[in-house]
Amino acid sequence: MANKLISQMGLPPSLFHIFSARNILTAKDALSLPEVDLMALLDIEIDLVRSAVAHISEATCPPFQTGLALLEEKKKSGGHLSTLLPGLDNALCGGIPFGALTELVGPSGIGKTQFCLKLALLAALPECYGGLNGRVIYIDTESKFSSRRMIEIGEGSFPHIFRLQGLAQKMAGRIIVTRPTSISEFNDSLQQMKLTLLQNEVKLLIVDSIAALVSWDNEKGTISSRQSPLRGLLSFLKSIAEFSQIPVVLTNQVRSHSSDDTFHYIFQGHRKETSNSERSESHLTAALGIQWAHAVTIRLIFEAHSGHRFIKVAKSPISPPVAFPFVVESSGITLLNQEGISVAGSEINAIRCQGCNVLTQ
Ligand SMILES: Nc1ncnc2c1ncn2[C@@H]1O[C@H](COP(=O)(O)OP(=O)(O)OP(=O)(O)O)[C@@H](O)[C@H]1O
Repeated sequence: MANKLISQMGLPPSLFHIFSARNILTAKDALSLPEVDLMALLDIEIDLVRSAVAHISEATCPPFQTGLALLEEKKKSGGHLSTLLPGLDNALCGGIPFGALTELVGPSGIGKTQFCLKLALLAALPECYGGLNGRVIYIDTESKFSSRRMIEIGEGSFPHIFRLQGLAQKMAGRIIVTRPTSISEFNDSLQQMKLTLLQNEVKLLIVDSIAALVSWDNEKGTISSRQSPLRGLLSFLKSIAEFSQIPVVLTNQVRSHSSDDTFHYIFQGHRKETSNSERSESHLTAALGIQWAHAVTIRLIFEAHSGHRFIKVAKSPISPPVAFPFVVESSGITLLNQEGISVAGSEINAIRCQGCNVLTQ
């Protein structure tokens, strides 16, 4: 930019000739001199110097956009997949954002898969019913996807629509379920995904769950950031979200860090013999660690305490942290209040599992 030629900036010819006669040829030559020096060197009025400097500065500036233009652009290219949970949609300014990674993290059995099944259904629903009328790629690493449960959620949420002949089958037919059994198989299917996304009008990608792919056996609860295959995976998933402008939703599990300093992964199935009170005291953290947490755009924590389950907006570029109590019913997840409860300080990232049976399964 600094070396941009003044001859290409559209200055009035008379003025340009004065600059070139004094060997001031580039933006850098003109802008690195004080106005008074320029006035003396060019032998012109200060007002003329100022307008020439303003002109050269403007022509040299990197292109910029106003906040308003960015907002308009976002409206055109972006968008949200409504969760049909009004409080949560409000907090997220419309729902799960297109073009970004949204992580659902929480203990086993809390309701992450139930949430994903509803999202899959919503993305597949015709637009006239508030859906995205698209296909869904559902990467089901734990074989937990259930068409029957998804249709049950559909019948409970949209009884009038699901009564229509064949609609339930049509919706289920739009969900492409893959079940990789290793991270390399998962990587292979991702490599083919960009093409599949384009060919199949995919409107949502779900990975349930990302943590289950990783073998923890020899890693004592931490993934080495250098060795982690998740690193490449993460940037690839991000690029898929951005390239296709679709929401990408990932579930992540939790591990407990108890007082004896050993880690335990909920999904591994090995249970330490601890009492209920010890369990509720243990500290839960997201299974995939801090690097992963930083990379996602939205993080929703599913947790249980005070006799309720909560969906907590723990990370969002546009929403303050807020938690919504919820229940899981035959129609899927329902919020118990739409206003939400503000959370602050260390509560924002805490993952609590008190008084629920999810850890004791
Ligand atoms: N038909 C149903 N009616 C009411 N509640 C249900 C129904 N099916 C499942 N649930 C609820 O959903 C919970 C299971 O949630 P889900 O399978 O989403 O857990 P998860 O968070 O995905 O767990 P994991 O990490 O182990 O995959 C059960 O505890 C139960 O409360």
